[in-house]
Amino acid sequence: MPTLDELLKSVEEKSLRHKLLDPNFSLIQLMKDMCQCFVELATDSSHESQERGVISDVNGFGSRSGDPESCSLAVVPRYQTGRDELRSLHDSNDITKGEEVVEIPWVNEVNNECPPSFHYIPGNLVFQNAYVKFTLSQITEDHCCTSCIGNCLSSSSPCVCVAETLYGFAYTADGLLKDDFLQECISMTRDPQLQSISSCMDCPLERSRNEEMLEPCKGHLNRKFIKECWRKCGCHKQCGNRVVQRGIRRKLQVFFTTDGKGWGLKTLEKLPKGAFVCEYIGEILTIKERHERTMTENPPSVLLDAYWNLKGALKDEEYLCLDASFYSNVARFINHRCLDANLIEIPVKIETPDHHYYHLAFFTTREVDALEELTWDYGIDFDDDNDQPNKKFQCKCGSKFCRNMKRPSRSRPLAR
Ligand SMILES: C[S@@+](CC[C@H](N)C(=O)[O-])C[C@H]1O[C@@H](n2cnc3c(N)ncnc32)[C@H](O)[C@@H]1O
Repeated sequence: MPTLDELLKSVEEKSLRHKLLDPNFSLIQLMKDMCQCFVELATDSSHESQERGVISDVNGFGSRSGDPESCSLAVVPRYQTGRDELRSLHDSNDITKGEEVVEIPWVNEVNNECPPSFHYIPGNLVFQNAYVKFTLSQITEDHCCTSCIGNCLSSSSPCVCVAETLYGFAYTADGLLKDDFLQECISMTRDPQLQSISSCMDCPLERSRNEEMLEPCKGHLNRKFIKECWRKCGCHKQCGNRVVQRGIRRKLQVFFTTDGKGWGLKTLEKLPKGAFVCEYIGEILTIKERHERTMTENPPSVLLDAYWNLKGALKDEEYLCLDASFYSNVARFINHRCLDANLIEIPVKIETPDHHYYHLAFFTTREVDALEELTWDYGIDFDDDNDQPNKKFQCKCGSKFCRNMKRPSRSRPLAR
C-alpha cells in the first residue's frame, strides 16, 4: 500500500506534467487552504449578515447594515402599523368583538380614521374601590317577587319589583316603555318647572375639588327609575319586566359623522318610541378615583348621582360614576344634543337594592327613523366654567334649543 505522502506526490507530478502551476503547489496545501477558507467564511460577520439579511428581506423586515445585532430576529425594527393594517386589526363587521348578542359594524366614509381603541365590555366593571355588592342575602323579599310565576306583566296587580318602580308597570307587553312613564321621565329631565333637584349635605364633587372654601352642592336631579325582576324572582327569564338586562337587540352602526362631531352611533332600523337601545357602560369609579383620573386623563364620565341625597351622607366608596374612557360599549359613541335628543337615560335597578349603584339605560324619546343618528343630552352647562373639562366642546348638535348658541336659555342647570 502506498503511503498518503506517496499518493499525494504522484498526483502532483501528474498535474505538473500537463499544467502550469505554482512550483510550490501541493495537494495537502490545497486542502489546507480550502479548510482555511471555510473557517474564514464561516466566521466572517459581514458574510453572515448578508446571508441573514436575505432571509429577513423575504419577510420585509431585513437590514443590510452589517451590524450583526440589527439583523437578529430579536431586534427586527418594530413594525410600523399603517392605516390599512390598523383597519384590519379592528373588525369592521363587529366593534363589539362578539361581546353582544347582535353584531355592531362601523363605517367611515369621511376619512381614513379608525375608531379609537378601547376594551369593549357589555356590562359595567368595578375599577377598584367602588362599593358594589350583589349578594342573594342582601336581596330580601321586599326587593324581589319570589312568589311570581311566568310573566309579571300579565298579572293584574303589580309584583314587588314592578311596585318598586313607583309607577306600576314601566314596560308594555312589546318591551317598550309605557308612554306615560316615558313622558314623565322626559318632562322631569327637560322641563325646569318639573325638575326635582336635591342637594347633598356633603357633596363629593365639591369635596374632590380640594379647595379651602367649598361651594354648596349645585344639586342633583331626582329621577324616576325602573326596577326590573332578576334571578331571585320567581318569574320566567322571558318575563316582560326584564328588558335592559337582555342587552342590545337593535341594529346599530358606529359611523364617522359629517358635521365635525367625530364618531357617532346610528340606528339601521326604525325604532319605535320607548325602545331600549343600550346601556351606558363603563368602569365603576368612586368620585375620588374619578377626580384622580380627571387630573391626568380627562375621562368622559357620568355620575350615578340620582340618589345621593337619599340616605344622608354616603361613604366615599358609595359615591359612584361610570367612566367610559378605557372599558365601555357602543354608548361611548353617542353624541350630545341639547334638549331634544332622541334618547333619554333612565336609571334601572336590577341586581342590587342599593340606591348608589344602578344601570343607566337609553330609551328612545320618539320614533326614530332608520339611519338617524342617536343622541342624548349630556346635561352640560356650557356657561359654567367649573363644569367638567371633558364636557367642554363647541356644540355642533344643530338643535334649535342648543345651549351653546342661545345663551342664557339653559334648561338643565345641573352638576353632572
Ligand atoms: C362620548 S364622546 C362621543 C363620541 C365621539 N364623537 C367620538 O368620536 O368618540 C363625546 C365627545 O364627542 C364630541 N361631541 C359629542 N357631541 C358633540 C356635539 N354636539 N358637538 C360637538 N362635538 C360633540 C365631543 O368631542 C365630546 O367630547
